[in-house]
Amino acid sequence: MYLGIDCGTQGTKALLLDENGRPLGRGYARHALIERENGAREQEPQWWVDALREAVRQALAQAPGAKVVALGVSGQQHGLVVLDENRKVIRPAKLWNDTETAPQNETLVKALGGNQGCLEKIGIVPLTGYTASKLLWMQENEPENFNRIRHILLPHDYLNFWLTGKLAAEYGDASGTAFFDVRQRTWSKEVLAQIDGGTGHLIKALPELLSPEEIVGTLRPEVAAELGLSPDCVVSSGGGDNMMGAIGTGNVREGVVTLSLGTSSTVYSFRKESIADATGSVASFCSSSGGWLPLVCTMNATNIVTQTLTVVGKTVGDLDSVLAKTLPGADGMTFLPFLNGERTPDLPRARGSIVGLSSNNFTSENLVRAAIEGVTFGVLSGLDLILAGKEPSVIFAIGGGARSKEWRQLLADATGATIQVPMEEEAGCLGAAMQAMYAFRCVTGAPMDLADIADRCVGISQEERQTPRPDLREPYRLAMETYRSELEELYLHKKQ
Ligand SMILES: Nc1ncnc2c1ncn2[C@@H]1O[C@H](COP(=O)(O)OP(=O)(O)O)[C@@H](O)[C@H]1O
Ligand SMILES: O=C(CO)[C@@H](O)[C@H](O)COP(=O)(O)O
Repeated sequence: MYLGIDCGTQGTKALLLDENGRPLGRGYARHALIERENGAREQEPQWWVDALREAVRQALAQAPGAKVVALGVSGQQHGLVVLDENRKVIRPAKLWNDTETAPQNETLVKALGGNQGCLEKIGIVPLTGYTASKLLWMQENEPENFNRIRHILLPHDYLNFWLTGKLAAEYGDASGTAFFDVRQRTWSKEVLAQIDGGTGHLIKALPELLSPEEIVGTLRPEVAAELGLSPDCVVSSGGGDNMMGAIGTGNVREGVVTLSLGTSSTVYSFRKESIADATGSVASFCSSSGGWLPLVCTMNATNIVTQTLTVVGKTVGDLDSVLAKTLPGADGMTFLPFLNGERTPDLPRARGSIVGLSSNNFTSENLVRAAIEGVTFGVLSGLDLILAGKEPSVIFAIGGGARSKEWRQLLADATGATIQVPMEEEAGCLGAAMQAMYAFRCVTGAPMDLADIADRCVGISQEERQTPRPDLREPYRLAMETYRSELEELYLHKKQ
């Protein structure tokens, strides 16, 4: 059996899987989040470990006697975990949605020769939220902590370290650091030298890079005993949560599109070759299955929807009925949901706006619909970029928001595509378990192609399939047009 673990922003999930991709047990534990008005978003890595323990305990309790031969870890991308000479965490991890480091990101991009210079040096344009600016922020704001850095890890690398005692990284998650050349798949000495002044301090702190068929190691005996697993259990390289979501939706071949509605919203589609986007909106990340995973991410997604529901005294359980009884365009109300800045478009210092209020449309229901539409229109702009304007016929929707039938219907109506969800809704966990299966088979001499593993393990739910209603395409096109013109007027125009 295989175990997939997914450390998201709001919590950690675990999924126990058999050889044929059937789920046998699952678990979940929430994380706290440190949020400050200056844009800081942080978590203690220890919280992820505690949540992993609990989620795995719950999953294993549902299948007593399960023999887990391999596990894989999926983690929120970009977070910075720094360890000292005793391999102890130095400070809380700054996360993917931390916008406090916007000035440091601007400094770095400028020093590297602007967007074009960055593309030439590392094949990607760093955006606020990527890991590099967090290191520069530490160097400028916490020099003592910065000098103590001996090891640099991403969230899933840290969990792998806790599990195995080994320091390692892999290409998919590393490609979101902005100190990694996404074409050559190597750490970038040039970017690191911009941060440490060329002392070599940071490059020495970076671990070895693994490819998907390699493993980090096996479980530390004390961790194995605590989790109720065998110390021979193999830990695969794992990856960023989007890379694992890609594997878990069979997005390991060209032509598949996955849209995730989690704390962030993301859209991505596997490619055999890397792409270069000089605007930085499309990130040419490496996938964790070989190849690349061009991705667009917006920072404001289900958290905005949940907060709006709370403000009007409703819960997630009310979301479907609110969407069903309101109309596309929320009667003219437009919500630009940049509550903690935004990554796409690149507006890390922005704050949100609600426009078009009138005495007729100002209702709690329209407010909720406008929040959902604002989040959706943001990610659909990303979809246009990923597919270069081509229209998809089918989209895989995953993440907590994809549980909502009416939100999926909205996606279908607005895009003209069929929205399908995988039979296993925790696609990040599934992808991590599938990658564990792949790596285990590689190291035990029974290799199997990841695409074949996907054919075996990724099913499509027939009940939760939403087909587009053609008569609603035009109202959504108009609402999206209003959203984009407000965005231009209120944010992008002012930026120039
Ligand atoms: N039925 C639902 N409809 C809409 N949103 C939902 C539903 N169930 C959960 N969510 C939202 O999904 C979010 C969690 O999504 P998830 O993908 O687990 O996030 P993360 O991986 O970032 O921790 C929460 O904000 C929650 O409100
Ligand atoms: O920064 C990105 C993608 O580049 C985010 O997608 C994070 O990886 C967080 O994921 P969720 O917690 O929303 O799953």
